[in-house]
Amino acid sequence: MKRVSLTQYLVEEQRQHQSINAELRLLIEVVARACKRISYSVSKGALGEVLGSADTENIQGEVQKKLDVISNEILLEANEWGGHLAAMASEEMETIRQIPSRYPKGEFLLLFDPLDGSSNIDVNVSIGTIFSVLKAPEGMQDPTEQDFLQAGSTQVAAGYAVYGPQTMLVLTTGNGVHCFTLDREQGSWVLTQSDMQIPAATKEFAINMSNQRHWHPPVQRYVDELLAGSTGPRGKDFNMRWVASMVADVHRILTRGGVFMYPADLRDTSMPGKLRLMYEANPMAMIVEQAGGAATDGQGRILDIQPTKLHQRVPVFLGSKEEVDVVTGYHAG
Ligand SMILES: O=P(O)(O)OC[C@H]1O[C@](O)(COP(=O)(O)O)[C@@H](O)[C@@H]1O
Ligand SMILES: [Mg+2]
Ligand SMILES: [Mg+2]
Repeated sequence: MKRVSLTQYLVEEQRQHQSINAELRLLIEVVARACKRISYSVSKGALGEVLGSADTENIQGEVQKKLDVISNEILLEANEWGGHLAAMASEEMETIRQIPSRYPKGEFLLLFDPLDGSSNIDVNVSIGTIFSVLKAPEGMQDPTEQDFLQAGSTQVAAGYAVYGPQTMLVLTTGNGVHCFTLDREQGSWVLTQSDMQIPAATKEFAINMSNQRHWHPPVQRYVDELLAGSTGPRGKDFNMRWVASMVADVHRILTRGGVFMYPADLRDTSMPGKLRLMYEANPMAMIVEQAGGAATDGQGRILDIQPTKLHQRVPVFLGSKEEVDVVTGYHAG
């Protein structure tokens, strides 16, 4: 089998398909290298003293794990001197990070969830990193938070790394979704699946059922019908999976289909859902759409949402198109 590395793939994208320029290609390589370093830290576990709490709180009011902090630092440090970025934003930081004046600036904005699935770190279950790339406004010297508030449809690239039994990098630059597996002996990312496609129909759903009593009526109705299986209105049995790491749940859906939901609920209306638009929902929505699936907030396309805050939360329904259409349709009444 001819092995295609991430570098070769990106060079081809630049030369043949012109879906990226040289600067974006190099930026993606830097992010991929940082993910490799995070993967090595993750795999050391207790041996690297990376497990457990960092005893600090992030801007979301969540207690940070050591690996949340380590992964954030790795991504910041790897990207600040590369010359491809105008600024960065992270789920773990209150506001944006400017590129220090001693380094050259580039034309892109990078946003990331450095470590997704934090509750799974200490129990050795798959976790990941999610990233999104936007264009900085032309001629921008020091971008502001406002410059990051662009709809997801303007993303020029999005991806995630999943640190599971294998470490994989899933990437889109707007020309399909491609999966690379980390070859630890060679230290390189190798293309292992091109053009991932999510089947339109599925019999598998993912939701945190423990929140059921708090859901709004459209989600209650939809999940009740799935649970009723072949004896209910859907006329078929559904299986359920919930890893509690969005990267792992989305990766399963990209591999074999399914619908993933993290709805808003009745508890705190100022916090619609748990997932963050800029670091989780937008990059995953771009990937899912590029793979032929759908992603909505129950009302409309996630990628069409005009963000109002950097750390904005959003309800998420994504995956196999037929199911996302059904649950979104129930919200319309
Ligand atoms: O605790 P719950 O309700 O199962 O939530 C799980 C969800 O929360 C998240 O872990 C949030 O991400 P972080 O770990 O980056 O905060 C998602 O990956 C996952 O889908
Ligand atoms: Mg996350
Ligand atoms: Mg996180």
